[in-house]
Amino acid sequence: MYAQMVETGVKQVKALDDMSPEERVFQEKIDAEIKIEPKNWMPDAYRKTLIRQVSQHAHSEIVGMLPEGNWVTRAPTLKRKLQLMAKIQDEAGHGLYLYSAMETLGADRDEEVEKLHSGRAKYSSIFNYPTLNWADMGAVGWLVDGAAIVNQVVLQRTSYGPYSRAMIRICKEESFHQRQGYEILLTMMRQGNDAQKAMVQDAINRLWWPALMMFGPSDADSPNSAQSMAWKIKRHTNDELRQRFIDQTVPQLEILGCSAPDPDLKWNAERGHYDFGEIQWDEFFDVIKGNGPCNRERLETRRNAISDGTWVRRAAVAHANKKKQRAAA
Ligand SMILES: CC(C)(COP(=O)(O)OP(=O)(O)OC[C@H]1O[C@@H](n2cnc3c(N)ncnc32)[C@H](O)[C@@H]1OP(=O)(O)O)[C@@H](O)C(=O)NCCC(=O)NCCSC(=O)Cc1ccccc1
Repeated sequence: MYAQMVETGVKQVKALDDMSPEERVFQEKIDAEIKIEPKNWMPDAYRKTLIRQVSQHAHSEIVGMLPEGNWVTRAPTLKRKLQLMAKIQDEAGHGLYLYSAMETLGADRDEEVEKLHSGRAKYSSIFNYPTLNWADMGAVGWLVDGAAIVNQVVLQRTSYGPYSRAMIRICKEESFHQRQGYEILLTMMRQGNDAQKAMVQDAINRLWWPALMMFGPSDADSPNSAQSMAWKIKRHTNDELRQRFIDQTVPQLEILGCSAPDPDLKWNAERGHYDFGEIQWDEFFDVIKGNGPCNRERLETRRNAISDGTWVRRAAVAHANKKKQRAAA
């Protein structure tokens, strides 16, 4: 039983013997794989951890629309444009779905969005990198959605019911995103000219390491992992999922005929996994502190979207009120 193991990660996890009777019943439910539902008793810290994770996840989906939104007007064909718009709309849906899951924990959506806009809330580091060429749309789908899926497939079994159910639907859509991204890159590599092939390699060179950073700091530096694993909010550690992603992505990289910007990437038959080079953690922590290449631009775009849309929301409310008055007359 995980809770009895008392992980010695960065934060200490409470042993079963030190828990209040309520906490003990709660932990036993978790250990028996019974989902926690909104009206069930839960420790404050469990609620807080989930609000933190689910809100960050929702913000990531919403901010994650921006690097791709940059390419809607420049997609090379009508088919590509429709696919890209469908993908971006899916991400908006995921964000709204996740904000709803977060509200079931008692969090206020406006307050959490305000934390994002004022730079107090985190969202995935990956979306602070620019998307510079059309191949980036393929690489985002393949690598970024690919990494998101590896993380989210296991979250389908997370202990909080509304979050786990949201993940089931979201994962189905992310699989489509991943495949359409890979297909963009395959088309460019198999039918493209030398310049287009070079664009694919350039996109991979820029997005490879940031995609690996999506899984979060290494386990030794992940303050939340031990407790989140004990509560089964997280089902695998950051490093386990990063390794899983690399192992499944390298064969796809080889099919593309491209390489990763990592001279240390090689199959280790003894471990049964790929070895890989050192991640630049300074860069990761700098990006999550707000100093990535696009952090300021992303937040400004979100703030402007809210202020520019004020008149639409007011008009919608006025229209709804008018309809209500007519119906009552
Ligand atoms: C694994 C982790 C991300 C982090 O583990 P935890 O146990 O929570 O934390 P840990 O102790 O390991 O870290 C210490 C601190 O570092 C923060 N931090 C860590 N990593 C990152 C990071 N990469 N970026 C920024 N911050 C990060 C972390 O919050 C914590 O900060 P705090 O203590 O709050 O100040 C977890 O929250 C999770 O699974 N979330 C759900 C999945 C999710 O959110 N997916 C989003 C992508 S969805 C997507 O891409 C779909 C899409 C595709 C294409 C286009 C558009 C959309």
